[in-house]
Amino acid sequence: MRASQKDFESALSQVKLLKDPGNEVKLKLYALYKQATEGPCNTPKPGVFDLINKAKWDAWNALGSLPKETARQNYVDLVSGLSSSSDSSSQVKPEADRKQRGYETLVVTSEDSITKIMMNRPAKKNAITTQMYNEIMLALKAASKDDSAITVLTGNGDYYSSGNDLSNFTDIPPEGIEEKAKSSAILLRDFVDCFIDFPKPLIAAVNGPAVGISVTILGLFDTVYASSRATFHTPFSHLGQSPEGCSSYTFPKIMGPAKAAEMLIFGKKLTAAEACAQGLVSEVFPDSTFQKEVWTRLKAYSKLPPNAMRISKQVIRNREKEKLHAINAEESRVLQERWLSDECTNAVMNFLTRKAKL
Ligand SMILES: CCCCCC/C=C/C(=O)SCCNC(=O)CCNC(=O)[C@H](O)C(C)(C)COP(=O)(O)OP(=O)(O)OC[C@H]1O[C@@H](n2cnc3c(N)ncnc32)[C@H](O)[C@@H]1OP(=O)(O)O
Repeated sequence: MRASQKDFESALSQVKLLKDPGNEVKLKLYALYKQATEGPCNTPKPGVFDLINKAKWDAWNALGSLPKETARQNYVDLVSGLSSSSDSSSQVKPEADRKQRGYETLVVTSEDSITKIMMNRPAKKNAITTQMYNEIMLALKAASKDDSAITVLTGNGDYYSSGNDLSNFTDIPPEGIEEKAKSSAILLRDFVDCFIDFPKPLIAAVNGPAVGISVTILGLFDTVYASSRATFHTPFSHLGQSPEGCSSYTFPKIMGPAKAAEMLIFGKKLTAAEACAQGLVSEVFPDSTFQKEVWTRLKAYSKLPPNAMRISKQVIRNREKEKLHAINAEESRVLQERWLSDECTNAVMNFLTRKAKL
């Protein structure tokens, strides 16, 4: 439901009656107000010593191109959450306060300095549609600018993700299949670039089986936690395809060329314990306590000084960035050709006509 101008005005009056919500919330309110009334940040950045105005400018600018209506809605939700929490002694923030709207294939929440991006197509095993690729890119861009310290990608339901949604290949434009392969290669490249460039600690909470591109990009994460139920499967040869997500470089580096070849060429499926032994996964937690243990750990990490974490990540990753971008471009170029091959077309058709599963 969209907030009307009347709801917004009533929230503006209500906010004056609230007890001081603290600087962080005041900044959020300021930024949402500016975005709702003036649109994206349109003033020059204040000087480095103008601390208060710079903090306000940063908060507004971090909202990027968030539409005015969404900002208005978020403002109303935030004020309503603040009113109800000052009415009751409950410390639990209402769901509407935490949830970021505007995504159809994801649930994105920010709380305790953690932005959580949850893939949300559980009935389809979180297969990644074109829309989901685009939404994940948007969510990562927003998370890179928000006030969270760390960002987590996870899946809703029993799967982490079954990888590329194979029906992406059925949506052929009038220009033909070559054009489809070309636009898919551009999308793939842009998607992987977002992970290469992500500036904050990025954690994968792999809640269940992971397939294809959801596995290959793990080499670009800073930490990977897995449920004991998770498996890691990159069946590219079975699908007439070839590795992406920079895995042709990160996997041999992480696990050695022989183990990487078993996964990337022969499609060997790893258990969580095997993936951990080979360095792809940082730690495995029993499935029954996975959520509790992972989120307790992440809440503790999110309290560390954010700038120090960001800078440590830069020191660890920056010298590889250029190389990773070149590898991503090359893998995308090779895949563009693979997608036009009979091997690939037959494999996709077999899945879509229910003749084959992995
Ligand atoms: C822009 C393009 C960039 C491309 C980048 C390159 C990326 C490459 C890859 O990611 S390769 C990996 C592709 N993934 C697969 O090949 C997995 C295919 N899925 C399966 O084999 C199985 O569904 C399974 C093993 C993941 C799960 O099997 P099961 O537990 O028996 O469940 P269902 O098969 O009944 O699945 C439920 C429901 O989800 C649909 N679905 C699952 N995965 C995908 C998928 N990857 N693409 C499309 N649809 C998927 C499945 O069809 C069922 O749908 P239904 O209920 O029948 O409508």
